[in-house]
Amino acid sequence: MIEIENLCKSFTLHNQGSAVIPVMTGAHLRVAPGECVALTGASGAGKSTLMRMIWGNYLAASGVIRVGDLNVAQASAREIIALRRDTLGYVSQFLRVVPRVPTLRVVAEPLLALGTPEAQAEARAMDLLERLNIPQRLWQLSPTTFSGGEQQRVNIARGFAHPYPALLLDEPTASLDGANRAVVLDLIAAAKARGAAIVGIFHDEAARAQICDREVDVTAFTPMPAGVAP
Ligand SMILES: Nc1ncnc2c1ncn2[C@@H]1O[C@H](COP(=O)(O)OP(=O)(O)OP(=O)(O)O)[C@@H](O)[C@H]1O
Repeated sequence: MIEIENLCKSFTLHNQGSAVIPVMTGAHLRVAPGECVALTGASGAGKSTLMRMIWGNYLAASGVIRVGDLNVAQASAREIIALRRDTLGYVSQFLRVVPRVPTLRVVAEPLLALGTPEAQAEARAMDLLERLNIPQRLWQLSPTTFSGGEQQRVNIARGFAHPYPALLLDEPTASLDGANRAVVLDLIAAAKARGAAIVGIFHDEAARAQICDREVDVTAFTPMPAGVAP
């Protein structure tokens, strides 16, 4: 479902004399339907960069990033928007929403964008908010004023509203209490069971061990400085 072949990435620092910093070379990754793969490696190794390239935010220098039928590395903006609507979900660490949109709507939006009838989309949103212990009195308020943990749970509810065939998870259990952490792990297990291909960053080692089928250390894709043997 997600296939990465010979992917390379460098950053050009335009404000620093256009210095070119190579950050990834020859990256390979295959994630089958129903599989959850954890990206590991020390801070700065390139985990977030790889996730952002799969999501289509960072351009690849070369290589292939196939998500379903689309090569994200060569895709147009229109194709990436369609991919994000239909196929690829992303639970980022922080919630970014338009102010004044009620929480229930924020969670239902991915389903509404796909043409799901409003009552059905709201029912799914309510179910997720309830499972993630967001009190009902907050559902008609914008989540912009919610606590960090509440915002993270709204973000997770939104990310799991539509059964995307592929999912990117950035620290989905960070800063959650034990009960909510267990709910999130159940949601991930259910997504795997219905065949979602998942790539995630999990600093929570116990969560990683429980939910991930394998780990891929992105350090293997970090370019070696000149003169350093691999
Ligand atoms: N927008 C950017 N511009 C320039 N360099 C960047 C940019 N984003 C990332 N980098 C560089 O790419 C390398 C990989 O960073 P990345 O954030 O992917 O690492 P990470 O493994 O996710 O680290 P952490 O665990 O600390 O989040 C780092 O050297 C970083 O400085």
